[in-house]
Amino acid sequence: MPAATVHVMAGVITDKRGRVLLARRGAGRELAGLWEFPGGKVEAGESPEAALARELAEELGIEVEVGAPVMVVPHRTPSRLLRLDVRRIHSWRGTPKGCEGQGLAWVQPEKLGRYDMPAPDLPVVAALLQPDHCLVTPLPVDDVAWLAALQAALDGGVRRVQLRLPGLEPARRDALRAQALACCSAAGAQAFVNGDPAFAREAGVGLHLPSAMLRMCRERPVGADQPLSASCHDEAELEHAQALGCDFAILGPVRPTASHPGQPGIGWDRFEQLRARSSLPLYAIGGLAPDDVATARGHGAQGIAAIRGLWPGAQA
Ligand SMILES: Nc1nc2c([nH]c(=O)n2[C@H]2C[C@H](O)[C@@H](COP(=O)(O)OP(=O)(O)OP(=O)(O)O)O2)c(=O)[nH]1
Ligand SMILES: [Mg+2]
Repeated sequence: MPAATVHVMAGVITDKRGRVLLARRGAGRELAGLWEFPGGKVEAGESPEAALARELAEELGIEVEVGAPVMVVPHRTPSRLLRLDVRRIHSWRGTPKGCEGQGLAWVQPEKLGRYDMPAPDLPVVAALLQPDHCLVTPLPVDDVAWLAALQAALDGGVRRVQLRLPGLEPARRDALRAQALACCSAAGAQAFVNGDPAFAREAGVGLHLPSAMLRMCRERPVGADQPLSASCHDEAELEHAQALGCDFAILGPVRPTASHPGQPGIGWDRFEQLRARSSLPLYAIGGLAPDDVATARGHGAQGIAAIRGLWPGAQA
């Protein structure tokens, strides 16, 4: 790692009721007053797991067994690159106390958004609460088969769906869209219509902005209660998506894809560079499938977005 990289380990500690422990950074420290997942910097020669166990013993007075990775968030500031490496805490002994005088709070997961946290924590909170798959629909050949495949994807657990139906004759598109929205709603999945703000406003559903449309938007094109997402390819688009109040962005293509022949992938290194300059939740897209979720999380992604990779019966 370059000299200006700081590796920070942080733990997601949950109690029997599923509440998450946050600690408040004390006065006089950097980011004072903000709430964080307890943890701290890895010291020279220390393994990440040992560092996390040491930090939690020092800061909370508990003895922990470090569990599964949640995600790694690279975050660039003018002076350094932070790598916030978040793990679940599998089990712990003792009663957490603010050993350094810091305030502690046990927080219901759905209330985490009410706590003011450092920018790199925002994607982590999203990763704890929101789906790690986002299906983007392929163009239908046969409408009945397409609806059956959508239903199968929902039955398989997909909870975010971007309805992308470019070039369909309007009457056919409207009928298919209405049925697809009904299926998503019945399954409790969040649906986003691609590139049709007027329809999204009228139907009260989510809107996905293709990057060309994102660049044209000067203000949030749907109400604050309607989900909004955008496709992004560079830093300027990510900044704009964040300024508009997008709930998340889809970034890629990470690998070359069948749906965009001839377009090279940006790769995970470039994905991380862009991730490090934004605090939006980001789905990685481009030649990815459910097997890639852990890798994506390791590069700071919320998870994967895919057409073929999430479409039942498609060749991944
Ligand atoms: N522990 C923790 N640190 C975070 C989070 N989010 C975030 O941006 N950070 C930043 C704040 C700090 O710049 C850095 C962690 O350093 P720290 O000051 O807690 O380090 P430490 O516990 O080893 O304490 P110190 O001895 O360096 O004072 O990471 C988070 O959720 N948890
Ligand atoms: Mg600390």
